[in-house]
This record gives sequence, C-alpha cells and structure tokens, in this order.
Amino acid sequence: MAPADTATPKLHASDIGSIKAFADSNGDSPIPSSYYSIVEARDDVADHLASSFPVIDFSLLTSPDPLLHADTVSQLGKACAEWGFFMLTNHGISEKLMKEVMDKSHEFHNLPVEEKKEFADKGPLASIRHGTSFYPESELFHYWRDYLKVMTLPEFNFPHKPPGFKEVAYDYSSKTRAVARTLLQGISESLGLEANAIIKSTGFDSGLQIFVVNLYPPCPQPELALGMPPHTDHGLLTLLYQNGIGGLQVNHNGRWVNVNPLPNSLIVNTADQLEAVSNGRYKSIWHRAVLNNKDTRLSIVVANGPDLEEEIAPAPELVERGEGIRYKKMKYREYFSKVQQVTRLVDTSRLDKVRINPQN
Ligand SMILES: O=C(O)CCC(=O)C(=O)O
Ligand SMILES: [Fe+2]
Repeated sequence: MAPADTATPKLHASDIGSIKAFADSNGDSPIPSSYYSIVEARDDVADHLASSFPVIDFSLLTSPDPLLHADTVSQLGKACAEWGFFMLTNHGISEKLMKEVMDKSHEFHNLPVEEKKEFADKGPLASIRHGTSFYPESELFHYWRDYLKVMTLPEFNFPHKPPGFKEVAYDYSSKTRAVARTLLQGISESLGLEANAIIKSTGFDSGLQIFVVNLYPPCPQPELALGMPPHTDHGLLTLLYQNGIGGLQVNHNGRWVNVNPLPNSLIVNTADQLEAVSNGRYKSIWHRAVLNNKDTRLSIVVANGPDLEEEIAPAPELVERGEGIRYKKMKYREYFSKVQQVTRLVDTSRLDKVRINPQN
C-alpha cells in the first residue's frame, strides 16, 4: 500500500534549494509534508490587540523641543517595556529609496537559480548568504522562505547583481543604521542612562549590521506551513520593512498579534543584546512569519548589533538600581555563533545561554 503522504513527499529544503523556484513549478499542488509546521498552534491570533500596537514618531524623538523629545523618549520606553516592538513613522528615509531597495531586492530573488549559486550559504560568518528555510540541515520541518543575508557592517559587502542593487542597499543600510543609532540614544535615555551609554558599551559604532531580504512565495496551504518559526533576533535593534503584504506576527503576553504597518513605516524590535544590556527591562520578543496563498511577500530586515569583539553585559547603573545582575557577560561573537547552532527554536530561548536565572 502506498504511504499516506505520497501526494506530499518529504522533500528536503536543501534539495529544493529555493522555495520560490519550487513554488513556481508546484502551482496549486499540495505542499510537501516536510513543510508542515502545524505543531505550532495557529488559531490563537488576538486581533483585538493589533490596534494597541505602539507607534513612535521619529521626527518627535529628534525634535529640538525638549518637551516633545522627553515625551517621545517616555513613549519609546513604554513601547520597549510593554511590547518590545513598535511601528516607526516619519523616520526620514525617502519613499523613493525604500521603493528602490524593495524593487532591487525582488529582482535579486527573481534571478534564475543558476545566477544565485555563487551566493549559496556557507555558514553564519560568511558575508553573503543565499538560501532557503531557516536551518535546513538541522530543523525538524522546513519553512516557506528564501533569504539573502549580507553583512553590511563593520565592512560593506554586497552581491554585484542585479545592477544597481549594491548602491541602493548601501544607501539604505547607512540610513537605517543612523535611525537605529538615534533610537538607541532614546532607549538609553528611557532607561535613565546617558544618551550614548548603550552605543559606547556595545561598541555600536564598529558593530555588526546584517541586511536580510526574506521572500515568502504564495503557499497553496498557508494554514499548514510557516514562513519563519517563532524566534527572537540576536542583536540590539531590528528594523523591518515589508512590501505591503502582511505576515509578521508578534507574541504579546502569550498571544500572537498580526502586525499591520502603515506604508513606508518601519517595524522596530528590541533584540537579545538589548534585553541583556537593559538587564531584562526590555525583553527580546518572539515573532514569526505566516503565509498567504495569493501574494509574494518580501521583508527587508536590517539587524543592528554590537561590535563582535565587545563583551555585552547589563548596564551597571541598572544592576545597582534593580534586582541584581540577571545576565552573564558574553562576547557578542560567542553569542552570535552559539545561537546559529540552535536548531529547535520552538521551545528553547537563545537568551537562556546568558540568563543567570532562566526562569526570569
Ligand atoms: O518577515 C518577517 O516578517 C519576519 C522576518 C524576521 O523576523 C527576521 O528576518 O528575523
Ligand atoms: Fe526576526
């Protein structure tokens, strides 16, 4: 007798190489069972919470009016403490640049598979990595997503095709870095620290930046698969921009919430190193990407981290004022390479590697 899943063979992501190429040829046929990730409950979305998702107006944070600035700093602190995520408006990055970087990112993923082979993922510290799923070699099931990940800082690297991509990506990476730097100043202030405290203690000005383009093709059975599993980001601050198609869900007090950003806004989240630096006041929040069966979704994610050689630890002022030290000191390079080895992100937190009391 034929096995029950004959119609949905257990294809391995590494054999597929690109889920976009696979989806293009698969049409509306059932998806391979190796992409089923239904163990992660999908019916618990709390839509009534979406309207309370925080919004921060960047132009008020940079306002010369001290009252407007102080008020925005306190909103920023509240957003980081309560959600660990917020939508950033009026960030000053032009619509033209955002459109260009999105168009070129899409063009990259649309290049024939052969043309992208030279960028195939050769491990976490490679400067340019193109691949599919999340950790295709070791994960329990695969994810309906292709990626391009490029280290754009401390040195700028970038694929040389399609023409013009490198130039707009350079511009976008620099501008988002400046926005992240200003946000870190506001976040420092919101913790009662000197504005440059986090920038200095994490070596931010010689820090890591990774530019990621995620592409999620339409999935004929979106209720069975995920684009990205629940995870936290490893750096300090992540800035996400999507092509108008929803899919990001944020875990808020145990419930999944759909994020519906305004056009041209950025979605920002506090990541693992910020949780450690803030001694746990600002948590690194779990998020995931869900799929749809109509539209290709792209997200451009710029992850901003510390200097790889810097030892990251809670700010001493917070430890003295608070409940004692809650995170161990760890060099960012060590943390970065450790988290790349985590395979079962569903039930383990990367931060348990540095949490002094993993219950916290
Ligand atoms: O595409 C998304 O909405 C999520 C992407 C993400 O979380 C990541 O790249 O770390
Ligand atoms: Fe993420």
